[in-house]
Amino acid sequence: MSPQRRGTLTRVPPLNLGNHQPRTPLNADQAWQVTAGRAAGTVLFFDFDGTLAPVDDDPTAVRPAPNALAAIEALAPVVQRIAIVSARPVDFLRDRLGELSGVDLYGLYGLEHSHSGGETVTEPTALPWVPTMAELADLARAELPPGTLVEFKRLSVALHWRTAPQLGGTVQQWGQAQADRLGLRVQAGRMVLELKPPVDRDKGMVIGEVVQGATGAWYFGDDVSDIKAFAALRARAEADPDFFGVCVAVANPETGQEVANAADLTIESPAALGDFLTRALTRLP
Ligand SMILES: O=P(O)(O)OC[C@H]1O[C@H](O[C@H]2O[C@H](CO)[C@@H](O)[C@H](O)[C@H]2O)[C@H](O)[C@@H](O)[C@@H]1O
Repeated sequence: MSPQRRGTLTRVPPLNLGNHQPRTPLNADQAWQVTAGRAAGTVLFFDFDGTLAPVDDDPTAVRPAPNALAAIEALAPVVQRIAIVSARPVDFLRDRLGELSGVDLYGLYGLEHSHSGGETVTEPTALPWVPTMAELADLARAELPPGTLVEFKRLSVALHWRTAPQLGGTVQQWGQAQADRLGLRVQAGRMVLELKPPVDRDKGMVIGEVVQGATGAWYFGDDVSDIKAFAALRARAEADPDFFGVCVAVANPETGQEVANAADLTIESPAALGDFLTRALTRLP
């Protein structure tokens, strides 16, 4: 079915209702209405870059859209949990989001987490990879052409070419060769290739664990790594007809059709997401 325009939302019906097919496809208002009936059992998941925070050439310069941050703060006491699930380290997320009570942070694709302002816990099997990652970051800085931006994140290295798009092929080739040499995993992103330890942890696994005790969840993401999170919500709904899951893509031409196609709804920007959440607040108890 072709998407229908609805304000800043594109509706891609039907929403995921477990085994219950809706008579007519739900729109966003109706989805929030269903959520209102189970707000205390609902988890809201947010990716960070490109979803809560607009993209910037400089990965260190980004800040969440103020209206999205304010809405999250207001939503936290209303729903069961809010969780940020990001490729960024937990410390970075904490710095950008502040100490929000009732908000859990999952960093580095779940290799790190912090519950509601608590200490940061790192996946123990990943820790032996810290020296390898540090050496890899040094090597990348020495070998990759000027214009590549190397971001060292303790347990992963992100190789960026946003400010030098012509280097994309070279950087990806170099990154894949290093991953093969060192036995690392690669994760593609928006003008970035990330190298990670060979530890089984991704956004889908995080979501699969957190939603076990929930009766509903929304996931907001913009990148190919978020597709695994969408899939985890759908798997939960398939296993439990009463679970209500909604996948929302913060989509634009750069994020590509793959992410938008995997979602139930699309929103055009982090600021539009802030407006969407602010409106949702008026519909929740
Ligand atoms: O899981 P996320 O929170 O979405 O993190 C994904 C990557 O986000 C960052 O890179 C992206 O945003 C940068 C700042 O806007 C932009 O310059 C870059 O082109 C994007 O790919 C972050 O720097 C990466 O480490 C994350 O993997």
